[in-house]
Amino acid sequence: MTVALLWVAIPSTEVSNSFGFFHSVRVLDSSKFGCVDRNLMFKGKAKKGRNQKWKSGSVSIDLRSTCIGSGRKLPIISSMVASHAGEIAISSEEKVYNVVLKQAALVKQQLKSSEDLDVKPDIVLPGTLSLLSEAYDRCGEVCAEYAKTFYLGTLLMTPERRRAIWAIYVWCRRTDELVDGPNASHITPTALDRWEARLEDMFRGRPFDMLDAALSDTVTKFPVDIQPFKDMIEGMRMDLKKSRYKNFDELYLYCYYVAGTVGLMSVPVMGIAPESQASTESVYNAALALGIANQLTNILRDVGEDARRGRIYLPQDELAQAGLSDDDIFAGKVTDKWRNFMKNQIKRARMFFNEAEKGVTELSAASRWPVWASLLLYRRILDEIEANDYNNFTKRAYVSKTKKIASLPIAYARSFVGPSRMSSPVTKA
Ligand SMILES: CC(C)=CCC/C(C)=C/CC/C(C)=C/CC/C(C)=C/[C@@H]1[C@@H](COP(=O)(O)OP(=O)(O)O)[C@]1(C)CC/C=C(\C)CC/C=C(\C)CCC=C(C)C
Ligand SMILES: [Mn+2]
Repeated sequence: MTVALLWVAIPSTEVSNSFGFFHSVRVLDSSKFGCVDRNLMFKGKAKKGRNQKWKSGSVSIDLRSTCIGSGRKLPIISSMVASHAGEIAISSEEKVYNVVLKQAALVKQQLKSSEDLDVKPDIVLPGTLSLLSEAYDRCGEVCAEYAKTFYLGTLLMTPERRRAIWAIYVWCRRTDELVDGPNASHITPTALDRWEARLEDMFRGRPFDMLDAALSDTVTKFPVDIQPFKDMIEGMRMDLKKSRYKNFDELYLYCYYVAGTVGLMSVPVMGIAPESQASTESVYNAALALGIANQLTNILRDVGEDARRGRIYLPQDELAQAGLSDDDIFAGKVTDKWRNFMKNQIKRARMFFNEAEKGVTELSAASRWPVWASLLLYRRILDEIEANDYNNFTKRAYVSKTKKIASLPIAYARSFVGPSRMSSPVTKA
């Protein structure tokens, strides 16, 4: 597909932001996630279920999460919920894993079809090559300016992959800024619908501005699917209307939308090592886990900052079980109750990082270092929260430059560990 590199800046109406890199946009016109087999332990009876609607009745479900997405047992992190109609809604984990399966199937199919076809070189319109490289350079500048850690990671990548991640980063950042930036109060669901329509244009090779053009080009070069991008916009819709999370099931879905999607967007660019025996699903599941882990870490880092904006992402039922309430968070006092609560939250975030680790080794050799670096650096934020004695109310945990640099050789060493040779229960079909 040839990307027509035409873009215009027109008087701004809806969407602008602190970065100043939103061109004045009168954004064009208007848009929208089942799981692995799971042993549901009924009283005295085990039953395999897949997206099943459970009849009402005196059944108590003791969910043994055996999500086999990555071929290993995941901790029990979500629950089945019985709707008032007696039917059991499927858990967020189940919904999200269905997306993972679709993404994996899609990328397998696209990689297969690209093997079959001799890919014709793009017909490049005269003068557009320099415009396109200018567009990517601008994405790189934005990434360098607003996300030094991710930018550092991308410098360890091959040039084509680096540019693709920059383009994806910029779109993600612009999307996040719609609801998290200084102009967030002006954003409306309609504006998000228009942002989604603009995304669809990008995927059709009709970018709106130069930064869109970089992503348009990227999706012609890598088998990146539009769904994770649409799902991230759904996460922003959620942020617009939701400021509390009842339980981890709700929070898990939000983390998928805003961060798990980044993992799914990135895998086609990072590439899976040709010698990998792991299933594509398991690699995607690890990428999802890294996104979830990063977002949980981000939430734990930003408790005070988010509370001051009236947002509490921590699950309400878990706060209550720990003897805590919203008022304790607004009071910002580090008590033993808070320390115990935070220890459990950090433990869960680390479980997701551990899950992600199992997939990094399956990535292409050129991508393993940057992803290890990003994983180790973000996970270190959890160490810093502990070092701050769990005071994430007034202290923003961060990783010092020294520690960031110290992580790079560790990430480099780990990147030498490639795909496991042994056959695993979820090896490639
Ligand atoms: C080298 C590398 C890992 C690059 C990924 C870069 C990239 C595309 C990042 C996008 C980040 C972004 C701006 C997303 C928008 C929504 C958002 C803000 C998500 C939160 C990110 C943190 O942003 P920040 O620290 O700036 O937070 P504040 O806005 O300041 O609060 C998130 C926490 C999500 C980040 C999620 C990832 C980076 C997931 C990366 C996963 C992979 C690359 C998959 C790797 C593959 C396997 C198999 C593990
Ligand atoms: Mn944040």
